[in-house]
Amino acid sequence: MAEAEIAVSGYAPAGPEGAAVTLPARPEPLRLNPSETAVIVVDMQNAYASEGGYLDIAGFDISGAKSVIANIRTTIEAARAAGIPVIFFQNGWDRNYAEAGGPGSPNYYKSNALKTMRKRPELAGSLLSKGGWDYALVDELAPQEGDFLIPKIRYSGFFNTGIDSFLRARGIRNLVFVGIATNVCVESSLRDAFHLEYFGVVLEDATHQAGPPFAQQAAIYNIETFFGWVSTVADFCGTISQRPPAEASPTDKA
Ligand SMILES: NC(=O)N/C=C\C(=O)O
Repeated sequence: MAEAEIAVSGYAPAGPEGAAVTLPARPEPLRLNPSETAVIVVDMQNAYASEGGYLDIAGFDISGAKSVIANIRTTIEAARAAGIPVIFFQNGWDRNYAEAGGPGSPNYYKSNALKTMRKRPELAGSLLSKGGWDYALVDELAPQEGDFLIPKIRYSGFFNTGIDSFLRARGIRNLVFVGIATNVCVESSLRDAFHLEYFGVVLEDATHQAGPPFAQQAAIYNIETFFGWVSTVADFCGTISQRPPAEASPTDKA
């Protein structure tokens, strides 16, 4: 599909037409207005990206996480410089795990963090509990002044959080997703965003799967084919940094 068809069959960017940029992406370039765009950093916590964190302890290979951290840093620095909001999702539960759900919740059976703690009682209370090291965002990606933090208690950041109202109030229509894990919380959030009419793009080199490499490939395939677009850190940063400076509007204060 040609790039122009996206703007026509998708939505017409609000604001001055000159402010829109074209992001190289698959399956086709995506035209978007940076003032209607946010970067969503999904669950870059020790649990998912650090040795000794939940995924590592549960036996998932997180050896690729270091480069993902570096690529996310590059992404959010470029976003901040371009005035694009950076929103961090943070996954986990209260210290008593009430938010995790008990035996009446499928989460009780499917969460590998909860399962790992049941199997290894010496870990009880340590995985993904609010206030603990495992729950904390990795040091390299500490939120800065002007960033936003949205705690969540299930895989999707759109489920039982205020994110939808938050984005709508700011006129944000395009979401650039980075983080871990591509096939779980990134994909879950992007899918829910799709159903709420957001345009979701994942930067594939700023994501990492939980599971074998085919899990990454399948998630990227699903996103590219059914739910959104796939781009890279270099293309995103290059595109938003080339944006012409916004012209002062007549209503701008001196
Ligand atoms: N952040 C995630 O993608 N989480 C994946 C698994 C889990 O939280 O158990």
